[in-house]
Amino acid sequence: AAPLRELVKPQQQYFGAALETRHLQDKQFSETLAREFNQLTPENEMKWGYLQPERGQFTFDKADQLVEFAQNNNMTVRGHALVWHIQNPDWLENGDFSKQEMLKIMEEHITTVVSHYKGKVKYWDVVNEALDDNGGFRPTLWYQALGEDYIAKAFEFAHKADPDAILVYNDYSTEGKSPKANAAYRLVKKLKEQGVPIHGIGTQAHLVVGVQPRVADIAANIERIKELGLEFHFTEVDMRIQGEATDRALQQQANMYQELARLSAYYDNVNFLTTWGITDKYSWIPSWFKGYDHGLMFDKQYQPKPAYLAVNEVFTDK
Ligand SMILES: OC[C@H]1CNC[C@@H](O)[C@@H]1O[C@@H]1O[C@H](CO)[C@@H](O[C@@H]2O[C@H](CO)[C@@H](O[C@@H]3O[C@H](CO)[C@@H](O)[C@H](O)[C@H]3O)[C@H](O)[C@H]2O)[C@H](O)[C@H]1O
Repeated sequence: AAPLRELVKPQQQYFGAALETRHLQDKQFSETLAREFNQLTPENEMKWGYLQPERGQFTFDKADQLVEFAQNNNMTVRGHALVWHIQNPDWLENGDFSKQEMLKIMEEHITTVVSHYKGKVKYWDVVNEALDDNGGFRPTLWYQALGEDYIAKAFEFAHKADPDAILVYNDYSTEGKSPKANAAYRLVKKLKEQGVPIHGIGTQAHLVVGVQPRVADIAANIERIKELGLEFHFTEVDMRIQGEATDRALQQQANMYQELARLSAYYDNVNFLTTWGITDKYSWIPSWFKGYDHGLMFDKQYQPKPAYLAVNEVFTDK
């Protein structure tokens, strides 16, 4: 099978992966990344806690290394994530700031970070996980300080700093049909109608083998987003298996990866298929979901799994 990135035209279809700089120390990791993927997402090192650990002090060294690797390997970078309620520094978490000051703090961070990466980071997860599982607004430090308006403001600040960047609202459990998926649809529809510079929606697709969403529901979601003139991205794909990675479980996993690949190949507003890591050797899954593992397309020895072959097949036949 030809490497994934050779099966598609650049800019038309992204096969991406999340990573940290420490992963690049592993030669097999960096070789597999550069051979197979044409896009990368910093798994942690572009988050607020890493970029602005102290107020007004920005540390770009780790994130710059990832951007440099991408440039050296002709890969597109997706920035993740400008505004989120997790992995924020203590000065921000515990600060007692007025509404005006919180808005200024958010503007300073977004303007500084997006300007620093202007022309180097083409896609940004501007706001991540603003909705709770019932579809209401998560009572984050941003929502409590600024109300719902913080979302529109974040997009406006990002667009002002880099008018060419493609700006996305990112969340999880919004793949198929659910109150949360409907709330995400209403949110981006409202932002679009308000003239806010938003260009797409990202759904993380951290799925569980055996309980995945119906493909028809994901397709219906993609189509209503397409009607809004917005892109639909699979941003953090992994499909965790409970217990042993049996042939049956690996085949079920391959079928679901293939379904997402087919949706990406079929819909022109779906051009991102990014996995949250490359190899099961390095994945957040085992430490967060006891008894689950094996969520990615390459096993712990960097051998392609049925999931990889199933995705490759879709774009080989295309
Ligand atoms: O949770 C999975 C996705 C869900 N969507 C948003 C996306 O951003 C999120 O990614 C995960 O986001 C998680 C935080 O919420 C990240 O987890 C953090 O990952 C960090 C870097 O590896 C960890 O920080 C390290 O912790 C070590 C021990 O505690 C320390 O020794 C290290 O110095 C410190 O860097 C944090 O504890 C750990 O909580 C995961 O790696 C990362 O995969």
